[in-house]
Amino acid sequence: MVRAKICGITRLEDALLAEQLGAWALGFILAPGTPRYLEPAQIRPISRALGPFIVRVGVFVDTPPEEVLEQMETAQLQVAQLHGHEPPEWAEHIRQFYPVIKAFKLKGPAQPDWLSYPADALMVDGARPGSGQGYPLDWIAPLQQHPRLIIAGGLTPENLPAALELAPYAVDVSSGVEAAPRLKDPHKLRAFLAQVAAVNGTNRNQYT
Ligand SMILES: O=C(O)c1ccccc1N[C@@H]1O[C@H](COP(=O)(O)O)[C@@H](O)[C@H]1O
Repeated sequence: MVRAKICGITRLEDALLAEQLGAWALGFILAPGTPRYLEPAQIRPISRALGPFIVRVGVFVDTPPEEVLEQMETAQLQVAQLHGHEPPEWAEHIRQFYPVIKAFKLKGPAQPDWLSYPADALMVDGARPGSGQGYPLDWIAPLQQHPRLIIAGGLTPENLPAALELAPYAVDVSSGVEAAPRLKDPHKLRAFLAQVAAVNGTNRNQYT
């Protein structure tokens, strides 16, 4: 089973469409100064409009743990994704309240010691998160044994099959399913999520 997370959601209509098309999780960017940033109070109504069986993820970059917890509560999110250089102690603190995904940016092959980071899932991303920049998939090999490895970074409906062949816990996409910065493209979303459903032999899409 490979799950799909659609990240960088900024609009209610995109969130609802991704849910209808079978996404397992949606990501909201809480890193100020980045293109898809939303304030916690802007995320809250989107989160509340979603059904009970889709996971709401907050993406943070070097935000101190107490602020993460406060923003998660305001935005009504369920999983914290740490996308900066957060020390393990920060993740341990946040994990007392929420599951944590720790993202690592690949500028070369993944480092085996990342396996010991205290997180509920690990994510590998490109060097510039949210930019569509990818990396050679064999750079992931040192982490392949992790039971919950999420592949992100430069994924598109076109190159997704190569990532799915690695049978990760999940795949994660942001710019690769956009029509323009901050706006998801329904056709790309459909094409991406249909491939994940096909590899699982399931169909979570409510409308097909
Ligand atoms: O998407 C962003 O703007 C972003 C900002 C800050 C930290 C992480 C961000 N996005 C993460 O990067 C992956 C990959 O993005 P892409 O598909 O290559 O555009 C995205 O899924 C988020 O988890």
